[in-house]
Amino acid sequence: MYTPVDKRNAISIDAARKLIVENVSKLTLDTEEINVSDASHRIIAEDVLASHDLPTFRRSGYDGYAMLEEDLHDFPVTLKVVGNIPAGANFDRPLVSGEAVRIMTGGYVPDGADVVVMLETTKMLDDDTLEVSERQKRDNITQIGSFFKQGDTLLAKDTEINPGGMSLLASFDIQKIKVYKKPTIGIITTGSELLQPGDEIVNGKIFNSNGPLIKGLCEENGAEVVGYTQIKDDPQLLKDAIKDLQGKCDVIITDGGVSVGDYDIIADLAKASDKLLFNKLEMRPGSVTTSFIDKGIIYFGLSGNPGACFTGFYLYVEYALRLLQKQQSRLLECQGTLNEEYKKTNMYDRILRGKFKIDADHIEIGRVGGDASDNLNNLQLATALFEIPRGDSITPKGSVLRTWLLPFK
Ligand SMILES: Nc1nc2c(c(=O)[nH]1)N[C@H]1C(S)=C(S)[C@@H](COP(=O)(O)OP(=O)(O)OC[C@H]3O[C@@H](n4cnc5c(N)ncnc54)[C@H](O)[C@@H]3O)O[C@H]1N2
Ligand code: MOO
Repeated sequence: MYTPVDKRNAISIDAARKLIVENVSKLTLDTEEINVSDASHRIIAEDVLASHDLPTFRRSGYDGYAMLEEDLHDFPVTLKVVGNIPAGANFDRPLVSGEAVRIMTGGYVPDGADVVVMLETTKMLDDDTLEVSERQKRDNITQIGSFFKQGDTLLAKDTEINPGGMSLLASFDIQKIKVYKKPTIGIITTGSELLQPGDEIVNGKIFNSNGPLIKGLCEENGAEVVGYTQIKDDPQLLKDAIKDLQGKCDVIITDGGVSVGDYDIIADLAKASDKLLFNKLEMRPGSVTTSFIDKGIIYFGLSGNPGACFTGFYLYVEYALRLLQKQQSRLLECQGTLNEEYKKTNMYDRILRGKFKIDADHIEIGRVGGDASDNLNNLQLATALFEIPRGDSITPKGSVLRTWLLPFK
């Protein structure tokens, strides 16, 4: 018979997250080179520098005429139109005093020209004679290197690249980029009560809902799930499943079997690990959420109760996965105003799954679905988590509570 780890030291949410920061920040991911076109939301592993100035030529900001500033006095001024520069065209000689050239937005401003006059403030007197009636406030020319100088940092190491960054790289014709490899994840869901998809429903058995939840959340957070297994409550099966994942995973997540039952062996593994981060939290649900680091692999033991599994993932696994990728958590921590009284009290801080609404000057939060940790009726609907502080008093409507707005919801 399994003997549970006798004493667990419960720590606060913040203390647990601090331990994650201290220990996960030391770990690094390998790098790889990929096409920029595949790089959305990947993390850049080196500074990317400008290979040249941008723009590379002086560009017109408007449709109009390019000319010499020195000609613009004693209005109206007449100038000879000596050419047309549509977007993409070159002009092979410098412009001289008395000349103007028709130019399009983004067009190449010829040498010698130092102002572009907007089309609206000009008039053609005949086929090649232009009349300009007023001075422009600005030169309307985008100068060489005014966006980036050669050697400027385009994207700094550890930046999460987004379509804006991809467009920036495209503007320098950078096609390949060095990024961190995606964190590799192994997921093991445990429980002799778990059916396989398609099985018949029988008393005592349930379908595995946490597996898809954890897998989806890992993928949402830039990780690659390289192992996904469901096993019965059997210490040997769990040991074998973990061994199988050890060579190929940065993070191993088990689900279920972390409390004090006869088969709860994650606690044992945690105790024998290089660094136990926590195996008891001052929060509900998910008080038994466990995390440890062993031989460079981060382990999480999430609770089997779906609500606890959901909460544990967002508060700890998401945090660690983002840190491993040198990024901040995507959960937005803020203060929410409770929209109705909450009566239950608890010796630990209680994290409720809820919904938020942004009002003019505050964020309103309220419950959605059930609050029991085995109730999964709100996992789709919840857009926020919020904290009911521990203690004996009920939490009145209007209380301002610590809230986390959930990403991708
Ligand atoms: N004597 C005690 N019993 C329990 C304690 C305790 O302190 N002393 N803690 C309770 C709390 S709180 C929680 S949370 C759970 C944690 O349980 P485990 O994480 O060890 O998970 P299991 O016992 O394996 O399962 C709990 C519950 O979740 C269901 N489950 C498991 N896996 C899945 C899955 N993949 N998909 C959907 N549902 C799943 C399972 O059937 C159980 O109903 O322990 C309490 N007990
Ligand atoms: O800590 Mo358990 O997750 O409350 O149900």
